[in-house]
Amino acid sequence: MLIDGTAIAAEVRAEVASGVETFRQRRGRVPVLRVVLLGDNPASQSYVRAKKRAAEEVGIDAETLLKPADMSQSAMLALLAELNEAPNVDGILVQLPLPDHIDEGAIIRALDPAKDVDGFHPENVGKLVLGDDTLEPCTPAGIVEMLKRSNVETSGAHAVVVGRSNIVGKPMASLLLRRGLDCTVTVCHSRTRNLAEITRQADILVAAIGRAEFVTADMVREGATVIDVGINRVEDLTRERGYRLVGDVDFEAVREKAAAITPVPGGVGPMTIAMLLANTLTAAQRRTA
Ligand SMILES: Nc1nc(=O)c2c([nH]1)NC[C@@H]1CN(c3ccc(C(=O)N[C@@H](CCC(=O)O)C(=O)O)cc3)C=[N+]21
Repeated sequence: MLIDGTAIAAEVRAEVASGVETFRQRRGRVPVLRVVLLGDNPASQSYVRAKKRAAEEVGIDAETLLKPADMSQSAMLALLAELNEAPNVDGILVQLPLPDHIDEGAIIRALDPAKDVDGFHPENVGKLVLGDDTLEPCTPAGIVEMLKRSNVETSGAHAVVVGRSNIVGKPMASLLLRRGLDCTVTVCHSRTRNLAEITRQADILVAAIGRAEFVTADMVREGATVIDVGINRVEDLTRERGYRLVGDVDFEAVREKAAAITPVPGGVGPMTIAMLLANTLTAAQRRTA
């Protein structure tokens, strides 16, 4: 079975659109998202454009604040303070990665946790680990939606997460462990010994390594559910844009063994964007409650 992220994301976006409409009727305004992007990295610019377009389609007021790559950290903190104070701004997203002269942790800590639609602020991370209601990081939250809406059995399942980043691996592990999902969770990373031996035990395998086609068929158990978080650009001069996207999973070989698998593109990526919209609506509802 192919887990169609594009289709599930469209369902989520339709639900958000109806929530936005109800919000507008009750509050007399629409939810507001501000995206801060430093510099002109082409991949970042294309992600940010996709986010803005998706937000507008569900009725969210979205603006991108494009700033020069050499903006100082103090100027950035001042901008965030302004957005934190603005009564009608519900969600703030600072596009990562940031240039080297900026301390990412300091920027994330400066966000109002109530407006942190990425769910990266330490207060929101703490709540996530405790199992409290919070704004959940978009990529892992999107994966949970895909599993639920595809009726993948999670209770007691062995979930193996490969990758320990703060934006995917760690929050993914916390979510899968939570009451309601109830997975047995193993987190692997670049120093893990006998990686293939562990991934072969996975009922649910989440690949968030950041290396093209890293997960091969011999690493996957027959009948596993495979979630591919990777977005890797591989040179392909037969394509108009000069590259194609591949995941962290060798899709063609692994699909023969997996019971269910997410493609790239059209898998986790569109869900990440859909959950950003859902988080923006949630932030707006909670802030105005
Ligand atoms: N503060 C912050 N929050 C983020 O959520 C965040 C970020 N920074 N920095 C960069 C990463 C990357 N990311 C993606 C979202 C959607 C697709 C997506 O929809 N991809 C399409 C393909 C798009 C294409 O064709 O290039 C797909 O997989 O089908 C990809 C990547 C969000 N990120």
